[in-house]
Amino acid sequence: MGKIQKKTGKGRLDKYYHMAKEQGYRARSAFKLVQLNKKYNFLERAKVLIDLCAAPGGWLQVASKMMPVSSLIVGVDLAPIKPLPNVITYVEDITTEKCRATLRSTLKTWKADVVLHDGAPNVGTAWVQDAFTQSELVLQSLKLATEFLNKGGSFVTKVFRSKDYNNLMWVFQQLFKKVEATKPPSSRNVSAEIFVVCRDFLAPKKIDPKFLDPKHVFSEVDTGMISQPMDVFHPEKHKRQREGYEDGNYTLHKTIDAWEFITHQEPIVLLGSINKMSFQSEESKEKLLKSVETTEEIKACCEDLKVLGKKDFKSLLKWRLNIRLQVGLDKKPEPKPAATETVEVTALDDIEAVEEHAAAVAAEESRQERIRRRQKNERVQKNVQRMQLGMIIPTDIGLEQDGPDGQSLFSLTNIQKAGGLKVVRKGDTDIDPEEFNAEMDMGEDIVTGEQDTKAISKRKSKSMVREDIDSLFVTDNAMESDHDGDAELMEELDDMYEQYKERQLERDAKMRAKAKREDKGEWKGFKKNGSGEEDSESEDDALEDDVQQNDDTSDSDSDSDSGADDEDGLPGVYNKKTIKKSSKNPLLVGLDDAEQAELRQKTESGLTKGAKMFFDQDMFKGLVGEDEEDDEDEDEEDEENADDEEEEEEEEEEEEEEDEDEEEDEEVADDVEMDSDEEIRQLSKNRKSLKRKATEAAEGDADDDDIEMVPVSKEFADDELWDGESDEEDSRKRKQINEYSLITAEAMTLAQSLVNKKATKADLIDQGFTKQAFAEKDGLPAWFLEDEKMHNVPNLPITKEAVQVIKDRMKALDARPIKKIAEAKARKKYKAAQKLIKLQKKADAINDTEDISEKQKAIGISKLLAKAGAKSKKPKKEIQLVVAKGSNKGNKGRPKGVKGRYKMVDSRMKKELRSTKRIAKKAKGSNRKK
Ligand SMILES: C[S@@+](CC[C@H](N)C(=O)[O-])C[C@H]1O[C@@H](n2cnc3c(N)ncnc32)[C@H](O)[C@@H]1O
Repeated sequence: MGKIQKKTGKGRLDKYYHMAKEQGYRARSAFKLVQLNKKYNFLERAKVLIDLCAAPGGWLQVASKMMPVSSLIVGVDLAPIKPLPNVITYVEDITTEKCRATLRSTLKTWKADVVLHDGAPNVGTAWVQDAFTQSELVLQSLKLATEFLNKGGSFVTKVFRSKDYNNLMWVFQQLFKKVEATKPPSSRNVSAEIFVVCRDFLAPKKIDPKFLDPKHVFSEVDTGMISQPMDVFHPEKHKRQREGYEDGNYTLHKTIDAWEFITHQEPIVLLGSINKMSFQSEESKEKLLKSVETTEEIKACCEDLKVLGKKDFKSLLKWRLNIRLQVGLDKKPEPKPAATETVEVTALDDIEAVEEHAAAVAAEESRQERIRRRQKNERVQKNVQRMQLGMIIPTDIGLEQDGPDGQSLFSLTNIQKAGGLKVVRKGDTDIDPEEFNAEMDMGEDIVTGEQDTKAISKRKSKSMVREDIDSLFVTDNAMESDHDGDAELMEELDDMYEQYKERQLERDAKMRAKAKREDKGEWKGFKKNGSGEEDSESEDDALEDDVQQNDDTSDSDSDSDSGADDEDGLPGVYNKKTIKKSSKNPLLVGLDDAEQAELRQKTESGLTKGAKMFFDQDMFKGLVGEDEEDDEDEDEEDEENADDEEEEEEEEEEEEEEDEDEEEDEEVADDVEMDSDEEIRQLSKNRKSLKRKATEAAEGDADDDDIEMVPVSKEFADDELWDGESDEEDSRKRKQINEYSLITAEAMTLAQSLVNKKATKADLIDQGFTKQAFAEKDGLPAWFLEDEKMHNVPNLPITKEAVQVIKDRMKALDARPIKKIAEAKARKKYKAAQKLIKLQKKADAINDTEDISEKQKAIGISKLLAKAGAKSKKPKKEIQLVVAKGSNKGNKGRPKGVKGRYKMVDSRMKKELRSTKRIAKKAKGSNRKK
């Protein structure tokens, strides 16, 4: 069991299997312990636990999760158990003395509070030697429990419902105060296993060895009776490795003569209990091997019955029936007068003939009815299963499940009682099928859980259409024999086949539901009042429903109009009758007057709620409203000015920098104006027209849908429609458009085509709707969106002219001095002007002095000018260049013998200076010579 087995059996991959996978349990059986502990709480208080037959470790996982942190948990199994935190595991056979000794050495003087046993005999490699049965294993584990358990401790064991069961229970009761047998919900109903929880160990000083001796406890078992034959049509039981061989089945390999099978009255039971059929007897050789019915395939099937599938068993049973007919064990049935076929009518008079015909028609009708009912049942069953798993949304049910009568098969209107509604909403797996059926008022069987499958299918199979099943089994006349035994056999086969089909159906439904859930995201259940945050699909439906409701209440004429549609019974359309009926239904809550009024209420934006809902659709996202450009440009200018002033202050302090600026051009180039005003206007127009279109569309639709619309008010315009991005993002974009929109050749091409009337606004808007325009971005990873932004952009056309314009603009930009230089120059000009004004004033003052002569005035003013000029031509303080070599190399302080301003330079600099001077001198000399 410790080995990993492929989960291929029918119904293996059930709810608990998936839950175990989800929750990281190694085996679905973990849930059995979870459920047992939930009922009896033996783990929470335990400090020491021994798990006998613990592989792969599901129970150990549960124990370490539930028990106090520093507990001692020991697991033993024949198969190795992958290490688990805080768990000690051993590979031992629990029936051996070595195992006992190992446990003793691990526990030392300690005693266990809980001993668990979930053992099933291994039928792996050494199955022939495997002499221990399940019951013996239980007794063995009990033996260990009695040795290691504390007084008052608990022993939890799995037993099988066999004739040993009562004996085991009796033994348990002798050793424990409380003994209870229970079957946790996670234990399959088809499995004969049951769990016995023995609490309050009495810890008697001396235990009668007979209590723990299998020979005494199971004294009757040795009869070798096969208590539970294998059910060949039952997939769970077919997996014998899992549950172990049936108790009492010591003869693990059994061969019978094929003739025995032919003559046996319970062929299915027989097939389940044997391994092989031989053809040794005289009868077999004479009657079977010589018969044409005994094909090679049949012989091969007889070789090893344990490997056969359902189809093979069916062919074996068919072969048996045919042989029985051949050898005269069964009689060929007299052909029944078929109702629809030509019958001897000579003896019938006219009335009889009519009656006969009527009966035939009635039979045919009832057959059709049965087929319909079966299909209906299957669909209901599928839905209930999906519902139980919480994988279905109400709208799905409404839309998909239209029955043949046009009425929604799983219409919620069928749930007339609040109780039924509760049950459905709960989606509980513990749902009682009977109760649920009653609530559903479907009048038919609904299989709601694995537990009920068998019982219900049995009932159901009675109403099944035999023809279908027969065609799957044997269509031969021989099989239609009304021979009592055969009829029973067929009935049994029918039942089994039905069970099989249901299980398959259930599994398929689960898989489909799972796939659907993965697609959609999980359904969160029914919403109160049908409102709230349903997913978009259901919201749409709700809306549809609402509109329909509005129609109902507000427009009586439309009722009669749409009545025709209703009678058509179109699938997926809510018909009026259904809606009216639904008013009594707790699930289908209609809009009351208050809600309708609320829908009509105007929102702040001036739209009604209905209209607002309409505008909330994706198609209106990204639409820009009226262009109410903020004064960002101005703000920006202000900002820049402020910055400039700051800079100015700083730079005024740096007189030397100003001097350098003198060498720069005097002219300050004007800023190249971005021709963006026109573009903004254009954009604004575009947005207006888009908005107008949207509003018109909305109004048009509103007329159609009877949604009250009001014209879009001015205030509404931008805020309501521009809902794609945040305000910040929005303003950033607008700023970008203002500043840079016409710097690309594409933008220029667009602008030119507009200006030159080569394209209209409408053309541009149309071109704007590319495949990228409505690309859904939700849920996409950021890196992908980045990538898309860079590479998946539409290729806009460009013209040569546009490219030229952009190039010219770039050249102009290049020619422009940089901002700082321009500013410094401007400052210089300003300062010079200020100086001039000051001088002017001083000169005026001299001029206005009356006491002095004109000559003196002139001398005074010229002195003033000379002073001002001398001040501006103040010689620069010389900076001494000190070469960083010799003693000055690496010197960080003032070099020795240097006074005043100095600058450390590289020796090369001085050389270069000298050479420049030399060159200049040479040039002077040569000029003089000329
Ligand atoms: C149903 S599994 C136990 C599953 C386990 N409770 C869990 O939750 O993972 C039964 C185990 O009993 C073990 N087993 C059978 N006979 C055994 C024996 N004589 N000694 C020890 N383990 C045995 C098998 O190896 C098998 O792993």
